[in-house]
Amino acid sequence: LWTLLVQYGFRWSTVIQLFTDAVDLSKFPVDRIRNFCIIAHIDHGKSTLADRLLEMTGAIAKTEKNKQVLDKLQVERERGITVKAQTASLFYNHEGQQYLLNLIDTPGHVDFSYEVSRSISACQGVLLIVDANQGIQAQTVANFYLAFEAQLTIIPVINKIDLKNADPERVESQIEKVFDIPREECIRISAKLGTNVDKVLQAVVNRIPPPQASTEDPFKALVFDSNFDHYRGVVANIAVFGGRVKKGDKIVSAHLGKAYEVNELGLLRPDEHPTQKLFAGQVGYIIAGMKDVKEAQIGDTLYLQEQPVEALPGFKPAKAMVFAGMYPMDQSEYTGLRSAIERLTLNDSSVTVQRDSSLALGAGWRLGFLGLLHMEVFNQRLEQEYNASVIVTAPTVPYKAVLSSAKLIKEHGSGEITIVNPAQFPDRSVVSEYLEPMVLGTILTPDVYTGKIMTLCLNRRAVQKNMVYIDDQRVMMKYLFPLNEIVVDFYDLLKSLSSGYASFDYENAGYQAADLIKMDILLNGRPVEELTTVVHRERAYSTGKAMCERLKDSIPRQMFEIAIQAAIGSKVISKYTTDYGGDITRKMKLLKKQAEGKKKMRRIGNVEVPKDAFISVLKRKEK
Ligand SMILES: Nc1nc2c(ncn2[C@@H]2O[C@H](COP(=O)(O)OP(=O)(O)OP(=O)(O)O)[C@@H](O)[C@H]2O)c(=O)[nH]1
Repeated sequence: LWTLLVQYGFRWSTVIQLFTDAVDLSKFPVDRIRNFCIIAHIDHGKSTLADRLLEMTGAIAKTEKNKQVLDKLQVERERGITVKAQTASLFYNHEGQQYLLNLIDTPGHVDFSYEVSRSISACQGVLLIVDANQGIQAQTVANFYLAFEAQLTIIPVINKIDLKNADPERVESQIEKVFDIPREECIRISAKLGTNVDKVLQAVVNRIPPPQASTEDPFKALVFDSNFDHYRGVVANIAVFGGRVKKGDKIVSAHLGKAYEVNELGLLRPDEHPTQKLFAGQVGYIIAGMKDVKEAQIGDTLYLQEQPVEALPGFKPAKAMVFAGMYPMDQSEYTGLRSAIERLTLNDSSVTVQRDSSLALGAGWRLGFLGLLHMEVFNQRLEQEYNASVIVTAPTVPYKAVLSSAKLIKEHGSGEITIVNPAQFPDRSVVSEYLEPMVLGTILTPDVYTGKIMTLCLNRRAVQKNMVYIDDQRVMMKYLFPLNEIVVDFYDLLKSLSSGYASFDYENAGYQAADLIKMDILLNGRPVEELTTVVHRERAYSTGKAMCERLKDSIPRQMFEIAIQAAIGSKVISKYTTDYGGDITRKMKLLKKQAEGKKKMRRIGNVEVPKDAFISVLKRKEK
């Protein structure tokens, strides 16, 4: 019968639409609404649990195809990670009563913790998932504190109990010790097999309080996410904190004070299901002719034009922590790349974009990202979704300089400047102090690796702040790191020296004075702007040497000797010389090859450098 139904066009979405329409949402009491999100360390099973919850409440059919329904982006499915939080409203029957459960899926990676905090602000409770085998990890701790500080109800869920090495007892002890949550409150599940997932739904209804919202109040909604759609403009995800809103209403965004007419609104199940109205306590989407995600800023408040209200406390805007230059492979692709970057940033307001240009790479941009993964994901999306080929320069962190020159202070209108491009690093003679961004890192590891990890941290100029055992074999350490020291390769090294067992997360910890210097790389005496880096004085020699060595390996032999130097000001700290190409046949071959590859070459002085050399030299994480 089922096969027949499917064959004759039976569609879950039709049934759901009929159901959504049948439920009179205006009469849906707020005390039967629950808003919650799922938070966890990466790979502990959020998306799998979300899929099960959607299936059990009939929002999606049980098929293989529906795996990770909430992970919509191609890069998410490929990498198996969640980047952008997605939302779904579920109808759940509990003890004869209909409940509306709004589930907000969140990403697990450290770069995207900003998305976690915005999801949290729309919820009253969280499911804190912990892998029954791996136990508490660094992001479990970070996510717990986000929820705890927001005073949400926390339901600990121990997942993957079907695994052979699952040890839920031990994980419960960790949860008691680290989070002070009684072990009896933990729910042991297998999201994969569906074991005890019904208990999770019951706990959502029984333990999480309904939102404090009344339909009698004036309309007031929090924008907690927004997307750009080419045809319809901005689609904002909102949590309604009071009153109601309907199609045709005139609404105002508190941040910009601009008015808009509501064109469409509805629930997310997880696809959009238009409804007539949205009411206090509900979570859904709204389209109101906004043309740019900046018009629907995350954390903004929406209200009715005729009933202004006080704005909800907003979010701290996401701060870019990693900057890199992006350039087209060829200047003729500049316009295409510009529009691809524009379109992609329409959907990701956390990326900052500034125009930039460089002698060697031409016109391009300097982009700011939340972290390295964020940057990699952005780059991958540019290539996959927009077919753009780009050159990305070395990532750098935002340094600061306290200026001592009155002339410069006047020029900048401030005594302190932020530098996101090493080429613009001001000279020591006009600066009284340089500052570098710091982060507080949390590392969780089996205790056998603590020695090696402590050495790694010391080599990264980190200062230990704390170290505790969370059970008889696992240690939690806190370190204060310069961001620059962890941005590129720290995580990979930590993983490899702990055979993959250690986990790491960090939060911003302000700025600290540091002895920084600008290092130039010279080719036959001419500085190569893209290779200019800011380094700690202690590190200058080793970094300069490594960069020169890599550059030497990347430049093809040319008909003359090339001097490759690393220099601080006028002082050369490292020097290499390439051989020149030998006999005449070699010369001919080389010229031919160079003619073919001409387009991919950059001329610096009289030296031809392959474009990709810039990138390989800058990639510090190799080897
Ligand atoms: N054995 C077993 N595997 C599971 C279970 N739940 C999830 N997994 C597997 O664990 C892996 C990670 O699951 P996801 O649901 O993608 O994890 P996630 O937390 O959403 O990951 P991010 O979104 O990247 O943070 C997948 O290979 C799942 O199949 C479970 O209950 N048992």
